[in-house]
Amino acid sequence: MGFAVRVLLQFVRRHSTLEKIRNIGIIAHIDAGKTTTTERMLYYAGKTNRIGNVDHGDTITDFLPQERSRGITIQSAAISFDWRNRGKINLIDTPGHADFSFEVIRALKVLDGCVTIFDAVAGVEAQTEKVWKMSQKIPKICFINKMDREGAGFSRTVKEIIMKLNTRVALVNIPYFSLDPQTKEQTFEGVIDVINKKLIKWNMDDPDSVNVVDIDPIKDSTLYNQLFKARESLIETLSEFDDNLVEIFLEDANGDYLELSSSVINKTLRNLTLNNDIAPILCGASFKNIGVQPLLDAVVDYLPSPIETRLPDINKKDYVMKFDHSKGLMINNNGSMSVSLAFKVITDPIRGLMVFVRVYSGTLKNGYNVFNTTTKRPFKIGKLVRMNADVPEEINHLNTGEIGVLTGSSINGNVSTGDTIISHSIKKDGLKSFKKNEELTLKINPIDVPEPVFTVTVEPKSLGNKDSMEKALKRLVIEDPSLRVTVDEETGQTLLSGMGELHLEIAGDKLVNTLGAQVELGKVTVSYKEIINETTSVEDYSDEIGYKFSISLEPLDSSVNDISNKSNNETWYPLGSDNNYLIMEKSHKYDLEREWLLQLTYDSIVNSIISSSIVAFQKGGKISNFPLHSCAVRVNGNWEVPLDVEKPNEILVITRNMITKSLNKLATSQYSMLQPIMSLNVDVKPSDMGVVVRDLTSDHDAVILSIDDRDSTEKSEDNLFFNKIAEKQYVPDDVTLNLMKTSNVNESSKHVKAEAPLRKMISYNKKLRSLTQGRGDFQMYFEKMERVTPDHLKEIVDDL
Ligand SMILES: Nc1nc2c(ncn2[C@@H]2O[C@H](COP(=O)(O)OP(=O)(O)OP(=O)(O)O)[C@@H](O)[C@H]2O)c(=O)[nH]1
Repeated sequence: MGFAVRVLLQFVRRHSTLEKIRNIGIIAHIDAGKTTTTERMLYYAGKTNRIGNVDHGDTITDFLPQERSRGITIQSAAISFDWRNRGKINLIDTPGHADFSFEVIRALKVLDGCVTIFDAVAGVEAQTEKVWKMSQKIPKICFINKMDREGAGFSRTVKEIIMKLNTRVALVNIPYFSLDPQTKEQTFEGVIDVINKKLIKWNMDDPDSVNVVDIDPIKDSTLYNQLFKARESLIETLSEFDDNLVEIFLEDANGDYLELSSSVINKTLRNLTLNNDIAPILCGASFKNIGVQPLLDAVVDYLPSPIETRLPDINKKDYVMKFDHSKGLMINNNGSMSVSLAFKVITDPIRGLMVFVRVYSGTLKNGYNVFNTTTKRPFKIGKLVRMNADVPEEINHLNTGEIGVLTGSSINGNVSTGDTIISHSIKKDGLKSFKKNEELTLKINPIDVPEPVFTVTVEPKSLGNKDSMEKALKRLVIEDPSLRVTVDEETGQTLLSGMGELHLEIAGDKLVNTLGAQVELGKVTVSYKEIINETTSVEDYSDEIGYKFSISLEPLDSSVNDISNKSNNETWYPLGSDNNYLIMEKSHKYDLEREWLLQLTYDSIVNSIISSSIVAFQKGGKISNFPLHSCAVRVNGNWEVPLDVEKPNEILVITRNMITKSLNKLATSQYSMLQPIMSLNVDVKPSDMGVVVRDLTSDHDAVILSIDDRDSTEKSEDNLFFNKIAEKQYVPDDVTLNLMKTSNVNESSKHVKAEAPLRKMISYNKKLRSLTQGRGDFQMYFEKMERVTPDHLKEIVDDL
């Protein structure tokens, strides 16, 4: 074979492989059926030959002992599989419980598309609304699952999707029920494929049997009618966005909704999904093995490949990024630079540390020297693997757009979640060709870590266990950065903070049972914070060595969302995640002209002030030593550092003392305590509503914001557009739902939205269960930090 032919073949192979890759996530509210659906996907893709069941604790993706015993997903699991030679799918099954939201956040960072799962009985639930918002820029497919359950409402859920999630939709398939003429019972058995005009039926006793049949316009007139109306509605919706489709419809299909070819519909629907204009909807019952194969087809048909996805968010604003059909993403026109993001770290009992990475550009190769631009340290890749279902497959390289895992001892201590890894795609030691201040400082902007709101004390069982406790805690935080470990300077106690009670309970379980730490955990308490009420006077410092600083502290009223467009005369740097900032006023002395005279770079001086500010703020305020929140350290531009200083140690000490001194000068009355306020979403049966609402307002200091029927969606001005869209959207009758209503079995639930202080919500789960005989459900999210009123302050301080 000639050289030119070989090059051409390589190009074609690479191009088609890239186009086939789908990096997708499964997202939804707890219990919607994410893990069950993933398990079926693996089975139908031929990756497993038995179907695991979450209720038996033997699924592939829920492999942690805590996941298997509790039947819930705690950490997201990434697996790869091929779908009928059409797509190479890298899938991340994410947890649905709000306490593990960080797992969803970090998965979304590296995903190109999502499958959102809905429980057909529960409809659009609170956590689904949250993750939908979090994944706003990511193309999504909807799968209405659990269609086999009593009270399943496909059409009701479609309307809720439009109105609550404010999205346009396209029905790719609609449910098919078979009617028992004797009992009049409707059984969900399959779907009507609206695009290919077929009826697809599954046999519940045999997961491998699928029957695809034509729909006879005479014999199956009801189904045929539904197919016609669904196709008409689909084509009308697509036509609103695509004039070209209208032309083809009128000219090639003679204006006949059933004649327009499925390939034309699919092409338009793909473009509109990639553009986030429309979310395709499919339905099924994963537990009964119904509807999963069409869902996998839809993943390939409508979700983006790595060359059709959004560009990563990087720190080099001047670097041009573009997609090349054969090379994938090109950053700064550099075809030999490989850029990857570490998005997850786990410790496997057999394989040790495993770091999940997404390769954004170039190729990551086994045995190559790489550079971690976050830690600024090089290391060597020991072993690369791809997770094939739960079996790791050793590979030599990971191409652009792929997701894989780094393992082996060389990664220990060298990579954490959120780190960017740079390497040369072709030369093993090619790092030398990258410039120290250019490519080797390139970072994919970090993953946002949410603020922890609950805290628990962790004590070693005996003094001899202290070292192993610290090691285990370190491991825990490496795997889950939404946990935070701090030491109370006053008491010397080690504190573990997390997103919720369940989060801390699982972390404690892991510490003791997986990491073997001999520790005891205390009572769960709220993570309070303190804020200063007024700006301090300016603290000046100067000495004979040549250091000079002027520093003041100021409270920040609300959360600072965007620091990029602050005044030109100052630069804002975040100090950890408590809405604290360092403000460096513009220095006339330390401009570029002068900077070369300094031994220390401007960046390292700023980094030292950041470190000292974080330490000083962690020591806490005067009310009860709680860490400071929403405070800024302002450094006057008139500072000086001796030109010959090479290490920043003195800057650290001087600035930390200055901040501490400023804080100490304030009286206790000049501090306020902040407490977390949570937003609550409570679902209850109408008969339980009175008692639940009374209890919330009297015992939990809750403010009720709204009470809605499941069936009625809020009709605010903003929603008028989507309400009209929902009205216009064709949906078939919800046959089982209508039956349920006449027999009055289904008591449609009420949805209560409220806000309450977190300190009043500890153990609310148990309380709600006892008030509602286990029928109530609730989710709680951090909303804001709020000043504690003086009358409550005493109550809280006395309770500490
Ligand atoms: N009837 C019925 N039950 C289902 C279906 N799919 C899932 N389930 C059940 O719903 C429960 C939750 O399923 P999971 O797959 O664990 O749900 P999940 O969304 O992964 O849950 P988390 O990961 O914990 O958020 C289990 O008891 C499943 O057996 C379905 O199609 N029909």
